[in-house]
Amino acid sequence: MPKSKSAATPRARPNVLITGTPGTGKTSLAERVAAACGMHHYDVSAVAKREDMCESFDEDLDTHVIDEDKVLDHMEEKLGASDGGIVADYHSCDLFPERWYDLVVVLTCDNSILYDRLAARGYAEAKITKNVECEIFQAIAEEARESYAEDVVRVCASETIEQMEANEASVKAFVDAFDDGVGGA
Ligand SMILES: Nc1ncnc2c1ncn2[C@@H]1O[C@H](COP(=O)(O)OP(=O)(O)OP(=O)(O)O)[C@@H](O)[C@H]1O
Repeated sequence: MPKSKSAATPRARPNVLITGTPGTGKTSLAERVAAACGMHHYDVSAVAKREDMCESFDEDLDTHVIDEDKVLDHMEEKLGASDGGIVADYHSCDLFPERWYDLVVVLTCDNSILYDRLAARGYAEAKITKNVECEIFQAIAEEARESYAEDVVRVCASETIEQMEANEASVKAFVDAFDDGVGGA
């Protein structure tokens, strides 16, 4: 059973995870939240590539596979032992210690919109299909609910710019409340 967030968060500022299927808008939202809240954006895939923390390349999915041990060690310095203020984004969420995050936002997207976004990136059909299937089964939302306390997880649609703005405002309200000592409830 997941622990309550309040028992394990003596941080001055919250840490937020933005997760969801590739293409749902994690990086876009994380960048906006970081700018609006004065937080540091930790893009897990980008940092893993930049810091040489990938262990292999998945030819079928045409993507780098991160070395989880290296990445978690690197992130522990930033999230585990810090005063918070990190907004991380990654397409999975069950690899992280629950204690790192005060809010976990799962972005979702209509399948046909997601298909178009991934096709616009020039992804191969197999890679698009795998990701759209992941979205159809709401795999990341389920993963988040299994890995974090119920009151920490928010599932948010990310299909339009208006929704992106609303999601940014909602996360900012959480961060502001946490900063004010309300704890983000
Ligand atoms: N809410 C939204 N409304 C309209 N377009 C969006 C929205 N969210 C993201 N997009 C667009 O969808 C594309 C994918 O967004 P983004 O790169 O942020 O997704 P991601 O989830 O971080 O993907 P990945 O996991 O592959 O890095 C971008 O072109 C972005 O501008």
